[in-house]
Amino acid sequence: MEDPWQKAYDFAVAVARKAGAEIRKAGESEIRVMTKSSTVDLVTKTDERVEKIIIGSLKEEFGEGTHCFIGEESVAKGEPCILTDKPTWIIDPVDSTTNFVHGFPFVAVSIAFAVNKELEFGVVYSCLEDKMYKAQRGKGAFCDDEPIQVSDVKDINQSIIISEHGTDRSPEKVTKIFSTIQKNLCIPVHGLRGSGTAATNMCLVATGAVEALFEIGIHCWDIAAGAVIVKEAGGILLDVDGEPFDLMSRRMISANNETIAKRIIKEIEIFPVVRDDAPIEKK
Ligand SMILES: O=P(O)(O)O[C@H]1[C@H](O)[C@@H](O)[C@H](O)[C@@H](O)[C@@H]1O
Ligand SMILES: [Mg+2]
Repeated sequence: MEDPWQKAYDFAVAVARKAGAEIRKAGESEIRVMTKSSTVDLVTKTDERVEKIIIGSLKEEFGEGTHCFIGEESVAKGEPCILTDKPTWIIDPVDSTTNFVHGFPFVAVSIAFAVNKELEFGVVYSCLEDKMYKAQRGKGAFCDDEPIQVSDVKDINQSIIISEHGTDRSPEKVTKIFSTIQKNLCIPVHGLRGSGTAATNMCLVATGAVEALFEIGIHCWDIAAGAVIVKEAGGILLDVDGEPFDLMSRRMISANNETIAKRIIKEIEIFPVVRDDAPIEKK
């Protein structure tokens, strides 16, 4: 049977490529940096422009009424961040903006699509490396059309893991983040890494370059596309307390298998974050 979302998927891949070309071009000129939730939560005109290009193209192709959109920069401007049963696009136009601003060579366009709250496909275009990661539910995961697979390491002592630091620099949270990192490092694991972009980090789990990634404080647009790619590459997603993964909770561990995930979870010091779908007055 033909996949009802095949056309949407193919379109998403093309739009991600076009958005990535815009980001590469914008990186050649001077970048004016603005801030959002904190002085280290950066945004640029390119984030806003690229999101407009992506959402504009999708609306033109699929109609405004039937499809919904959750985009990082639209939400920052007050648009709702609620996942309903309607076909919904979840978009991070520039992940990570910090890398983009500094010329650190990992920047991704992340586009996911959910129907009935289930993720149907995800596309992550690592535009400076020119690598296209993509996956449709039930059809495997690919990088530049080559199938990808998570690593088969089961021994945590043989693993590399990723944890990022996020953009909330309140001392209590930073203390917990570093305590978690210290405890994981001392398990010991072979190493800790991080590309600075959650979307690309998830693809690194999917290719088997690292065994796991965890973060508290990420947003649904950082991880929705990567979630499909990790799952389709044979990996798993969980909440940082071992409960089922919840896209809107801002807490996520993705790993090559449950043994690795559960071992890391033992060391994670959880701190509170406000859900992506919380009412605006709680944010
Ligand atoms: O740069 P953005 O798109 O805001 O995403 C980053 C996020 O804000 C940080 O919390 C994470 O640590 C990064 O990995 C994200 O990708
Ligand atoms: Mg992001």
